Amino acid sequence: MPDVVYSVRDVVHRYRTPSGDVTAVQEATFDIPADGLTVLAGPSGSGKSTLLRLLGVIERPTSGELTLHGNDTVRLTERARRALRREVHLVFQSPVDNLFGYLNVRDNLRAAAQLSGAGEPDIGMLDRLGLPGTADWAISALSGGQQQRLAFLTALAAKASVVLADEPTSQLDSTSARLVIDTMLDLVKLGVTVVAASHDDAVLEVAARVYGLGRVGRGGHDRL
Ligand SMILES: Nc1ncnc2c1ncn2[C@@H]1O[C@H](COP(=O)(O)OP(=O)(O)OP(=O)(O)O)[C@@H](O)[C@H]1O
Repeated sequence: MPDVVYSVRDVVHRYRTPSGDVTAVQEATFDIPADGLTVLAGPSGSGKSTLLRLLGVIERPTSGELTLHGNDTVRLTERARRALRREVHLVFQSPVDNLFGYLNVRDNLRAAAQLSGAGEPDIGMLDRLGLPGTADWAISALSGGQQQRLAFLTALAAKASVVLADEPTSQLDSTSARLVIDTMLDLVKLGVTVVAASHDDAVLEVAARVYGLGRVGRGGHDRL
């Protein structure tokens, strides 16, 4: 039985808006084990991004239980939540949002390591994980797929144990998306827990498990 990284029980998340509360996540219950790629799938507005923010210890659920490596993220102090957040690395859908465009490839790895308090990064990972010979390249010299690949490698530089990716292939053509998918699987092999919100069939095909979120209605998600 693989280790449970996240345990999510009856999690509800509501946003307060001037026109009333919006339920973004309705009674979500699932576990995320350490092994294999986990995908959160569902139509626009079904709460995927909100769930990623809850898993990323960025927001607290309105109610329910959510543990990360056994730590109760709902009741922890803000200080303890900040410490836990260091274990998690976020990858957004637009490659330019994931990298410092004014730094070269090597310095992006260094910056990720410094920001998370990790030691000097292993630049050799570029050669081993699909970006050989690019250490001195400007970010603008990489293709979109290569930039997104580097975004995942910055998680290794930061020594994150969990990577949460929001639609990581949605702005890429199928060839570039393949680079990103291979990199997510490389990270999984290296023991990193990777959770992606995605409705890309190519991502769904390689997932070890898919949690489907339906539209949130009065009865909750269609299925989860
Ligand atoms: N900050 C916010 N304030 C108010 N409502 C929000 C906020 N963020 C999201 N919502 C609402 O919560 C619901 C779920 O949104 P969320 O972005 O989590 O879904 P999603 O599945 O990621 O959608 P998409 O694929 O379009 O990004 C939607 O109805 C959305 O309008």
